[in-house]
Amino acid sequence: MSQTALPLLDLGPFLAGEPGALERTAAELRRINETVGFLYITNHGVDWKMVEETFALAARFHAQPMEEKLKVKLDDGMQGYLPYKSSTTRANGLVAVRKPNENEAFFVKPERGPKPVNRWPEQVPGFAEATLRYYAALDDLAHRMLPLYAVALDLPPDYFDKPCEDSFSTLRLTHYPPVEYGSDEYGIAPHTDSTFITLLAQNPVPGLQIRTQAGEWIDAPVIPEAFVVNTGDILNRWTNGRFISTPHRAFNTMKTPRYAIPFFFHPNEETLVECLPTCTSAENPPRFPAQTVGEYMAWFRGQNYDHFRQQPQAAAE
Ligand SMILES: O=C(O)CCC(=O)C(=O)O
Ligand SMILES: [Fe+2]
Repeated sequence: MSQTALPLLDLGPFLAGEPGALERTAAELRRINETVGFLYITNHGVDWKMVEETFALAARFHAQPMEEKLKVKLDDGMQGYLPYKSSTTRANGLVAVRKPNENEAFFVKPERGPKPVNRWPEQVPGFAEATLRYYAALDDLAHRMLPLYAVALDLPPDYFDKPCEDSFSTLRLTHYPPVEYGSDEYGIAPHTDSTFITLLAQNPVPGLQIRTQAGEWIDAPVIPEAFVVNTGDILNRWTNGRFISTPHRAFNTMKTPRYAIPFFFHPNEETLVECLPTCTSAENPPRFPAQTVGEYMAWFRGQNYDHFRQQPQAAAE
């Protein structure tokens, strides 16, 4: 598979409501998800200035003194600062990963209720407003794409709307410093995402690699102003494995810092992920037990994030 084999999907006609575009784009999306599980979307309607602003804020946040970052350390939840090397990609089903990821991150969740959810840095002006604005834009885009996924799976266009209502997705601002990687060390180790889909704005600093169905690791080319969209494990399970959740990993092999700002889109935590009616038959029984999104996420976090683990890391390995 060559580097250019990663498919591009133009969302323009569909988002503009052109007749026939939903069916045409969905058919293409189905083909891609059944064979690759990763694609680039263009003409997605997200203002790229907002993307650049979010990359800049990721850099500003991580450039702060450690003392400032630790003031907003995530403790019992998934919002705030995840210090360097405090996640290990155990829940990957791919390779035995024993070393922590060479990155640090900041997690943003939506603010919907009267009680604040996020932990905001005080020394980065405009951080909360801008990251929540970016969150809202990507949440909107993900919701607008749901009819494509439904039609791709021969379901009514609004099939995923209710299950994804009030979804509690995550924006992650990751910093991969330039380091020398030893054996079995990664910026982020091989994994599949836990999501329905992930929207990953293209970073001018390369470093993302994707494992093809043939088992070969390829560089994801940087396509300006495009998002990489990948199917995550929740959609993979929902479709009985029909939509591929593609393994990927990242490194920073440049001399400059690298940032990534993935938006992890999840259905509502209460949603029961149970094999879709169009993805099973007498010869193809459901392969995964029915589980709510919340149950699945709890398992995933317990595997990967040290602060969720009951046992000391060494004892668990
Ligand atoms: O850094 C990247 O390009 C990808 C990050 C990623 O795969 C993740 O955070 O799940
Ligand atoms: Fe990922």
